[in-house]
Amino acid sequence: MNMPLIAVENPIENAVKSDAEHAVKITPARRREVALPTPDQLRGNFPLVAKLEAQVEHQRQAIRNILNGADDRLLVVIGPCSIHDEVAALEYAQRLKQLAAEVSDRMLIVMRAYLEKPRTTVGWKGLLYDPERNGQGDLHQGLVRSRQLLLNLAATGLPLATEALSPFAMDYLGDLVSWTAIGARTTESQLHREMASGLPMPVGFKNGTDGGIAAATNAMKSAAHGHHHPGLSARGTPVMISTEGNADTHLVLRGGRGITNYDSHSIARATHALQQAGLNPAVMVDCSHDNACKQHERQQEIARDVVAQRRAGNRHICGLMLESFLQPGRQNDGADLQYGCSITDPCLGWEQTEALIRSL
Ligand SMILES: O=C[C@H](O)[C@H](O)COP(=O)(O)O
Ligand SMILES: C=C(OP(=O)(O)O)C(=O)O
Repeated sequence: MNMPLIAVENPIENAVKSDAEHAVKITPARRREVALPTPDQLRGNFPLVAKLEAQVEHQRQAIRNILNGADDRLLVVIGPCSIHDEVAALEYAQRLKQLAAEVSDRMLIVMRAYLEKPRTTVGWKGLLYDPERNGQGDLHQGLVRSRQLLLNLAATGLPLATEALSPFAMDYLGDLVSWTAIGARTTESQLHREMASGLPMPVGFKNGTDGGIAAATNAMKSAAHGHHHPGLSARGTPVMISTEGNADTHLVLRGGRGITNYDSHSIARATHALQQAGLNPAVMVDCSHDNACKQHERQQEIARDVVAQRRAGNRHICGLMLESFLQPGRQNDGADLQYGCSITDPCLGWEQTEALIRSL
C-alpha cells in the first residue's frame, strides 16, 4: 500500500542549521548537542598520504592472507588495553616496531591502538570520547587527537588495530586501521554487524561475555551479507548506506563469566561449530580478559599453551591477542599517574612482552 507523503515546509532548510546554532544546544529531551567536524573535514585536515594508504592496504592484505591460510605466520594483536597518553603510546610503538621486525618471519605483529572502550556499566570510555579524562567528554578534541595519534603510529610502519565501538568513529579513523575487533559486548548488536559488513579491513568478532560463541558465529554470517542501514556521509549528512558484505571475519575466543576457552577442547569445539556453519575456522585467542581472569601475568602461560597447540598441528589457530604496555599491571586514574601504565585492564610490562614474544 502506498502511504501518502506528509508535506513538510522547506524540510532541508529546517533540518540543517548552521554550526553556530548547533554549537551547544539544550534540546527538550535529556541531551545536549555539540557540533563535530565531518569525516571529510577531519580527514582533510589530517590527511593520509598515498604512501601510508598503500601501507595500510598492504597490511590488511597480509592479515587476510593469514586468515585464509596463504601465510602461516601467527597474527599477534598486541598493545595497551587503552591509550590515555599519546607520548607513551608512541614510545611503545617504537619499541614494538623493532621487536616486530625481529620476528617478522614467524609473526605479523599488529599494535592495539584502542581509542574507544566499551564499559560494563560506566567508566572512562577512551581517548576518543574524553581525552582530558575529566568526565566532561570532548569528542571534537578526541577525534583530532585520535587521528593525529593514528597517523603518528602508522608512520612507524606498524599495522594498527582498534575496537570499532561507535558506528561513526570508523568514518573518521578507519582509513588508518588494518584490523578491527567487534567486542564481546557488541558482537550481538545488529548495528555493529551492519558496520562490519561495510568495513574495508578484516574484523575479529569476540565471543560474548557469557563465553558462548553463537553470537559471534551469527555475527560473521550477518557481516558477510550486504545490508542497508542509516548512517552519515563523509560530508556529514544522513544517508542510507548499502554495504557489500565482509567475508574477512574470524572468531576471537576471550573466555566469559570467569570460564576460559583457550584449551584444546574449547578451540576444537569452536572450529567445529565454525565449519558446520560454513564459516572460516581460523580463530584468534585473546590471552587477556576472561581467559586470564584479568590477571595480566597469566597471559604468558596462555600464549605459550596456545602456541604449543599450534605447533602440535592445530593450524586453525591463526592468532593471539595480548594486552601489553610499557609498565606491568594497571593503576587507577588520578593525579600521580605512572608513565606507561594502563588505566583500564592490567597489561604485561615491556620486559615481559619482549621476552614472551621472543620465546614464542
Ligand atoms: O578491555 C577492557 C575492559 O575489559 C572493558 O572495557 C570492560 O571494562 P569494565 O568492565 O571495567 O567496564
Ligand atoms: C574490551 C575488550 O575486549 P572484550 O570485548 O573481549 O571485553 C578489549 O579487547 O579491549
